Amino acid sequence: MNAIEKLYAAIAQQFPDERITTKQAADTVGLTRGVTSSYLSKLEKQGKLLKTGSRPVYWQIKRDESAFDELIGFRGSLREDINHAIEAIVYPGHGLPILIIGAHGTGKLSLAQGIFKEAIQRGIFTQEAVFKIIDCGKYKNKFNLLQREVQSIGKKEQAGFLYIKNLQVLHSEKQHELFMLANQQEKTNIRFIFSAITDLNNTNYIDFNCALVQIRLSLLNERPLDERITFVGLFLQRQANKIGKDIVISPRLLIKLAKFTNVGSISELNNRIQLLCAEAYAKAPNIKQLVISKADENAICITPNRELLETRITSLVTSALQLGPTATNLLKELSESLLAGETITEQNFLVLKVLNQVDTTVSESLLTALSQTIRQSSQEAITHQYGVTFQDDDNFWRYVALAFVFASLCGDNLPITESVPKLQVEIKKRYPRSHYLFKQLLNKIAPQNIKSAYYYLPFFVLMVQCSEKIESVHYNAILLTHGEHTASSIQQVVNTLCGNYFFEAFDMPIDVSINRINAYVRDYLVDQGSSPKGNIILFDMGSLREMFREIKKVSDQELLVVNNVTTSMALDIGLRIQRNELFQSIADASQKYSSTTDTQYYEGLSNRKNIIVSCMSGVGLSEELKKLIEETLSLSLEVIAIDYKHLHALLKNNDRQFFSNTQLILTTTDVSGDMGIDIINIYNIFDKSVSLKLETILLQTGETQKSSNLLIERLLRFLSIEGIRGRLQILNPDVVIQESQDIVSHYENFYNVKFEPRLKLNLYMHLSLMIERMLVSTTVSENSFQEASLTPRKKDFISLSKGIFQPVEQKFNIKVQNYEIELLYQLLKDFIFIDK
Ligand SMILES: Nc1ncnc2c1ncn2[C@@H]1O[C@H](COP(=O)(O)OP(=O)(O)OP(=O)(O)O)[C@@H](O)[C@H]1O
Repeated sequence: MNAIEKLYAAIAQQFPDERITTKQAADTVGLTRGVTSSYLSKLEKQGKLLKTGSRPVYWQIKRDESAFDELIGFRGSLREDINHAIEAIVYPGHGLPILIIGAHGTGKLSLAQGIFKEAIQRGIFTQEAVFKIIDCGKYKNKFNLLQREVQSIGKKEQAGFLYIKNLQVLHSEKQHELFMLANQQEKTNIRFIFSAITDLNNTNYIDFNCALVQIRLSLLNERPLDERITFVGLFLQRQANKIGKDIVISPRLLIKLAKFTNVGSISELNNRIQLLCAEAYAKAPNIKQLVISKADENAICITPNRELLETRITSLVTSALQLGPTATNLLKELSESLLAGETITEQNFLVLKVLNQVDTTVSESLLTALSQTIRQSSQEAITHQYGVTFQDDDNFWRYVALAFVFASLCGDNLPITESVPKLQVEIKKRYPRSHYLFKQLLNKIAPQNIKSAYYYLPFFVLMVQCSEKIESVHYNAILLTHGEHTASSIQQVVNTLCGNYFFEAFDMPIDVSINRINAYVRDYLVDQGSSPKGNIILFDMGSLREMFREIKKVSDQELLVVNNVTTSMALDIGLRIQRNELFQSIADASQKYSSTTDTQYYEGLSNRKNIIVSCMSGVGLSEELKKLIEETLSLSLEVIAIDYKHLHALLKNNDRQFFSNTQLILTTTDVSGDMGIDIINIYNIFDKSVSLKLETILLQTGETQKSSNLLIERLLRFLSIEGIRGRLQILNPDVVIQESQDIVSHYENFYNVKFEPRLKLNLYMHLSLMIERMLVSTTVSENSFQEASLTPRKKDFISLSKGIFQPVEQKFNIKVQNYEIELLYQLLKDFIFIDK
């Protein structure tokens, strides 16, 4: 992509519908104004941008034109109707017949012609296609003739549209017959558009065996004022063209014409304007200009044969409504109020004041329909997922709708100024969570305008009563689970039960990567702004540590991650957030949910000073040691019992940072570690030097001399034969210890070595506990040694061990698992192969 294409892409993405100045374009891509200006001109020459105005010049993305763009209201009151029409045009087969209902002169024919042109534009018909009109009014008592006429058009090898108007004059059964003829549409190349002035009796088309798209046009006086002003402008232009003179009119008269409340027909408005012009013309036929109102310094001059460009109409509307100053002033006042830290009630008041000024310009029926749509959309986009409810008051929703109408009036007619985007930033800063919810609504009802700041004016009206509650939540809580609806349904239950927005949820595809998850979380956190108290993430499965580490990279706030999430767990956290509990207390509570749930809220193994205990002879032994240490030392030290294999993995896969609070590792074998953590084999405390070392470490961690002495004393006892005795629960200690001694002496004999007393003690302990463990173990280890990877020494050791264990296996009816032999090998290898 070269620089010019990049500029185009940036404008297309950020300002798809808006007009912007050269400076705004330059700021978007970070180029100088001069360079940007030359790029913009090139884009205009390529036909990609539309240039309007002078000082300042405005630029806008050129859209593919649609045949409907010529209709006034194509983006406003006719938008829905046009969408229906397009559905009928593009429907596979031969499209669908259409019925347009609307009072006299409300644009039925104009819309039908628009449909015809659009069908050509879309390549459905060629330029040779026909548009035939049949007026039922001319065939009142000659239905057969009418029928024949319609049939003959269908039979001719013609393609195009047949517009059958004034259907209401026919008897209902005749109407029905005509509808049936529309079935020809499927077989011929003729498409049908019916029109009627009044509603037809429903039964006429209820059993019509082909779908009929119905479009209902509203009266002129029910359409938005800006559209009505545009109609006046259009008709004045037509008159100026006709008589070849400038027409001069004051804005006040122009608005007055547009505001005629009793004119429902567009044709009638046209007639009135024509009469006004005729009157003025008759008064002064020789004057160059046709002045149709008293001289006014702001008078608008309409020049003949100058196409009524959209921008001229726009300026007509804005000047007539005083939209520019009103909106600018409102934005300024809102900014000031936000900066001054005033409440949302004040800001709402400022918006309502302006809405009351424009209220009369909006048609009530449109407003009612719009307010229902917005109410429904708010329910779907906010209440349903986020549990936030709104007032059940028609007047409230009417104002919300009015605010949206004002927003679209400003968005359509005012160029965006530099101060405008600031409003959104300020709202986000002040009301981050409410802003987030409001954006969900905008995404639903006006996604194309999500960047237009005018569309944030309704924010204050909608959120006035609930923002305080929404902003009282100080944590970002996120649910991340696999599956299509899992996270969102937990979210819905919890937010709804708590009646507030606590959780955002992300339903993730099964094969989602950690990078994608990160992107969800990162985007969300950025969108939320920084939360003062921390982030809480509940997810279903995956590595806790990986999740913690990755998310920590995205935000340096306090972070709690919890896995194996359930609804009740999320609810408990929701309630704690609601009570504004401290982060630490939520984290503590989350550790007690269930044995299958893990949590992490600090980096590394623990956020407290700790001692790790890990025994090769099983986690049971580690747990006992843990208990012993806990009972002896002060509470400030955390004792963590870890499975021996797990410790190995931790030491291998983590850095010093992970063990930053670890003061000491106690094991029952010699473990090497180059991480700078003291690792003591507890059997070595029989050595004076090692027990002194232990004592020093304990004193350094803040333990008293007394408790450290006591610990060493208790450990020694724990590790003695008596200690082993006390620890066997099922088997007779005398028998088992004897067996263990026999096994050890077998190894000594075979390898011709003499083990030191403490290694022997360690082995007695290990073997005795192992025999008992094998006896109670219900699982049978499946893993077998991978022969190929075994060294000859290990192979020999394994086969020797199997022989040594045979008598014990028979005696106790157990099977010593390969894993246990492996452990024993690790324990002994440094003592039996000493010669090499
Ligand atoms: N959306 C529109 N934009 C611009 N001009 C329009 C629009 N709708 C109607 N007009 C103009 O209003 C006048 C009346 O429109 P049209 O003839 O289409 O109405 P109609 O409902 O078919 O009328 P009738 O019921 O009398 O047959 C025409 O001059 C037409 O050009």
